[in-house]
Amino acid sequence: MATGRTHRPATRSRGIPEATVARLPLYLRALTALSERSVPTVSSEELAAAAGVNSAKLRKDFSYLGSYGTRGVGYDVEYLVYQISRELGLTQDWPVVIVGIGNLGAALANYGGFASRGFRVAALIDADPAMAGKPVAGIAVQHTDELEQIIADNGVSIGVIATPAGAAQQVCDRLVAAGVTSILNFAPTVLTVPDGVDVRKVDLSIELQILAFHEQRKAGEDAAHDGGRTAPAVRAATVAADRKGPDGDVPAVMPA
Ligand SMILES: NC(=O)c1ccc[n+]([C@@H]2O[C@H](COP(=O)([O-])OP(=O)(O)OC[C@H]3O[C@@H](n4cnc5c(N)ncnc54)[C@H](O)[C@@H]3O)[C@@H](O)[C@H]2O)c1
Repeated sequence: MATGRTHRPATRSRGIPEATVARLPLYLRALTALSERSVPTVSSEELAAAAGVNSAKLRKDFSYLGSYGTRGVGYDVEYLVYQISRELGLTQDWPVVIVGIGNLGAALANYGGFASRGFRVAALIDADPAMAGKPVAGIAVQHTDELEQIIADNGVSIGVIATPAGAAQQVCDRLVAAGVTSILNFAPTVLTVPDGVDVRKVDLSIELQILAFHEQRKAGEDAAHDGGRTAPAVRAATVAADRKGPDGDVPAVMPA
């Protein structure tokens, strides 16, 4: 996983390591899929495979939750969904604001996955006066003049920044001053925030660059070994193993 400045200690107050916290959403996604298929129980091996995590690591992670499963039966899917959701704070409503309603901001606003995971889009904010009042995903865009009032009125603690890079720090400063303590930053710039504010950065172009690196290496290996006759399964396994970070997953979201 990419390292960066983090504003949290490596271990949360309740004793759950950050690396475990980072894997909980992976388990939850896999468990939710099982739940939707009405699968009642799952073994650690099955769940680990579905989440793309090593099964010993999964058992260790779940021990932090006080969940040990039942020998020969496995883990209760519904109960684990509840436990992980509770641990991640997803059993409560988290109003979020999206700032910068251009191509990306509008796409994010239209993404149904936020609301279904407890992240209600409370407001869409843009600096362009021509955008004010225009509906995007059924919500009227509001002007940045109203940013502070919107945060206060909706009790927003999570802000999503989808502005051009040059505007991101200023938007971030305003969000933080207004009381936002968690920021998801899509703008390609490093944000400076005070202690106590968490920033997560999403950059798809970095993910593509990492894939390009592996593509280049695969091509180099083919040429060096046998002119491309390497067994594909062996090669895929090698690349997959190389790609996995120490946590056994390949995160698309990085610390700021
Ligand atoms: N992280 C990723 O993977 C990823 C992918 C695509 C785009 N991006 C980044 O997301 C950002 C948005 O991209 P886009 O294609 O939607 O751009 P865009 O130009 O379509 O939209 C930007 C919007 O931000 C608004 N804006 C500008 N300054 C503002 C301010 N100070 N406060 C509030 N709103 C402001 C503009 O009016 C505009 O509506 C860019 O920084 C881009 O590089 C990141």
